[in-house]
Amino acid sequence: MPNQMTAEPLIVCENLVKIYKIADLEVVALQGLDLVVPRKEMLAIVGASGSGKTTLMNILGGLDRPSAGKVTVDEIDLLSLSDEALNEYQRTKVGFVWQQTSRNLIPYLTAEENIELPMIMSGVHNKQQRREWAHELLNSVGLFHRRHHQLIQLSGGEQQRIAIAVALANRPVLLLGDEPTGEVDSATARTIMETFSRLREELDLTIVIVSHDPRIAEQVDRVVAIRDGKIATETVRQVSQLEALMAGGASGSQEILLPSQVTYKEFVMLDSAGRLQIPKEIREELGIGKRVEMQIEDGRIIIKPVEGEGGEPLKNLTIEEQIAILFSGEKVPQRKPGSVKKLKWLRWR
Ligand SMILES: Nc1ncnc2c1ncn2[C@@H]1O[C@H](COP(=O)(O)OP(=O)(O)OP(=O)(O)O)[C@@H](O)[C@H]1O
Repeated sequence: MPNQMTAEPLIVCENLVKIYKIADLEVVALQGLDLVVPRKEMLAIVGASGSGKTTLMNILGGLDRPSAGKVTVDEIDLLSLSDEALNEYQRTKVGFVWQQTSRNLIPYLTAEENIELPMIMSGVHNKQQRREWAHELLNSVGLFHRRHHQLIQLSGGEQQRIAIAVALANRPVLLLGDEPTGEVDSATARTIMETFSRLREELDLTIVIVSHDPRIAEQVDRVVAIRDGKIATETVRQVSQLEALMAGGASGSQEILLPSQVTYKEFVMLDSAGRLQIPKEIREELGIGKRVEMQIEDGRIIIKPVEGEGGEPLKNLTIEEQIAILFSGEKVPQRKPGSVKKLKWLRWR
């Protein structure tokens, strides 16, 4: 698991803005998004419908261009690329796995032919070279024995594993998955995520996955939640180094970790200007309007509603319960049952 603060970044987004214009209407899909993804990280992006996840993925994949800001992938500045160079970037640097298998695979070709197709389109003319790499990828996704099968002869999970191999045909550095486990059951979803994880190690890949599935946090290094076109919170998976080494030998293999060796830490994100988003449900619960009072007390930042400015806070909360401690390294004070849950990223929907 790469260290987010010190590892070399593959993706850097700074103050990324995307505005869609339809006639006189403007939709701001990304509103100054900041994100750094270290090489070899497996990252999940979550967020409510319309929060900007697909927009971000399309920009990272070179399928769309931002309106403003900065985005570099593998030190390539995507904003400065010509259309032709952006096409080349799409073909060689990025692999996509979509939720609908029909978007990933051509039904009348075999698994092996599907994997060879992107290589043909990228000008790999040597058939033996293509076939060898296709077979290597089929082995990596555990489906070599299915190489002569067509789409309809494969299960949904198998189709997605072939789709992963197709996405890797041109040896990209970045693999993007838009709900790749969205149409399969939870056991199959786990197999697909294990395939991603193994390939990340084998091929030094960086993997970014959009998901609606809360269980994904167990299988990635970090989950970032997008709210209104910005990163609002992130949850980092932390593995006890000592225990991991004891369990997994020198490699500290993640596959044999016990749940007690893994913890999750949630952070609220500040943007590059130091701005902090207070989620709508917390603003409503505490009766926060346009302004707040901010105090520093015992190493904590306390944010208080200004009386009379945000409407009535929810009834039956004591004054202590109306204080939201949003980042302090300290425990959130006792709240009424159900209220604490609202601070958790699991309520992103
Ligand atoms: N091509 C487009 N033209 C106009 N508006 C768009 C376009 N694509 C997205 N939007 C708008 O931009 C915002 C973000 O959309 P986006 O598809 O990125 O959200 P999302 O988080 O991926 O949602 P979902 O989970 O439903 O796929 C939404 O308000 C959406 O309506």
